[in-house]
Amino acid sequence: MTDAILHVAGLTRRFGSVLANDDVSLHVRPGDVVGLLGHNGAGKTTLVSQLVGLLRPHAGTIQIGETDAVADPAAARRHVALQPQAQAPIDGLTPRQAIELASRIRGLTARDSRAAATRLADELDLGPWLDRRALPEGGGLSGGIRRLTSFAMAVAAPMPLLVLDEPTNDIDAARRRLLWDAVRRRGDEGSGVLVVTHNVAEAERIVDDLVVLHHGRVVAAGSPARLRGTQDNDLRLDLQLQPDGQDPTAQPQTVPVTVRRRVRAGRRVLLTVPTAQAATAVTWATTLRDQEHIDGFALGPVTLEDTYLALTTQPRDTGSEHIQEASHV
Ligand SMILES: Nc1ncnc2c1ncn2[C@@H]1O[C@H](COP(=O)(O)OP(=O)(O)OP(=O)(O)O)[C@@H](O)[C@H]1O
Repeated sequence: MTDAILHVAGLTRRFGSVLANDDVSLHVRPGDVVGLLGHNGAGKTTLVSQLVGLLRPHAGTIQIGETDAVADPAAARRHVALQPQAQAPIDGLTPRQAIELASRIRGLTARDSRAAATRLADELDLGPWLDRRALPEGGGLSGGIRRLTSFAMAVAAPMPLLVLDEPTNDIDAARRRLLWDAVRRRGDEGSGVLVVTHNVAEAERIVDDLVVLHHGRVVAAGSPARLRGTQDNDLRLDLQLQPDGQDPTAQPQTVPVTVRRRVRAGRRVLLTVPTAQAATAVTWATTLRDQEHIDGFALGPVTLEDTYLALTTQPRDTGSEHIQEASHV
């Protein structure tokens, strides 16, 4: 993969008996936004830490541009901007000062740094907070504004590779949309972007490719359309169970539609059903709701979230199970 800005192959990292990264391979090309998905503890931050030289792999290679990042992490870091998962330590600074400082560290002139801060404040709707000081113990600025500032610091100067570790945490819905658009823009401007997120539904809108980690291993990779992997004429029936209520899909013989995939996650049951059976599905779900067997339901297009839950939700997980095979009664 010679044209990739990031090329990871066979990456393995243990913590004692925990295999946090198990033979992980992935690549990011210039201009591509790649989402890295996975449950808590799947190994995402461990991977990111190795990319930027904070952890040494036990096996495997990391190439950033032409540089071997394992042999020469300092040289590799010159091509990477990281937004870490932890909040940036900006107490005592305003977002404007923090962004300008990050720009200067990346080699921008004072004038260009000032322009970068103004442009990013506009792009992320940070204006009202731009000159408000961050105070110790979370004072002065909210967690969301601190997170946006941290993102702005990471992207203040253009870099060949951008690594963002959960950039949307704590951020309200309106600014999350601005942030995702800003991430996409960095890809469109030529950076390779690797973005760690739990937010499957929002990431799906802007990424070119996704990599799904599960217990340290890559269990799926490809474009959202490819990972969705269902036939275009499938729909998702989302049943909201009642608290402590029975799961009406637990007995497949009582389900009157073809179920191509069933995922149970907490009080939700997601059924992938053929579009041709939409009317039957709605009639059945309406009856279940009217008889108070479920709280409600929604019928809509299959999303990546369904696939993601099916890949990462296992029968042994408490309250969760999935059935991949079609069942029809
Ligand atoms: N420094 C460490 N010492 C011991 N175990 C660790 C260390 N860092 C990570 N682990 C373990 O490695 C595994 C992967 O952790 P990691 O933080 O990479 O997951 P993650 O996917 O980033 O999770 P989250 O979404 O919760 O941030 C977990 O089992 C974690 O407990």
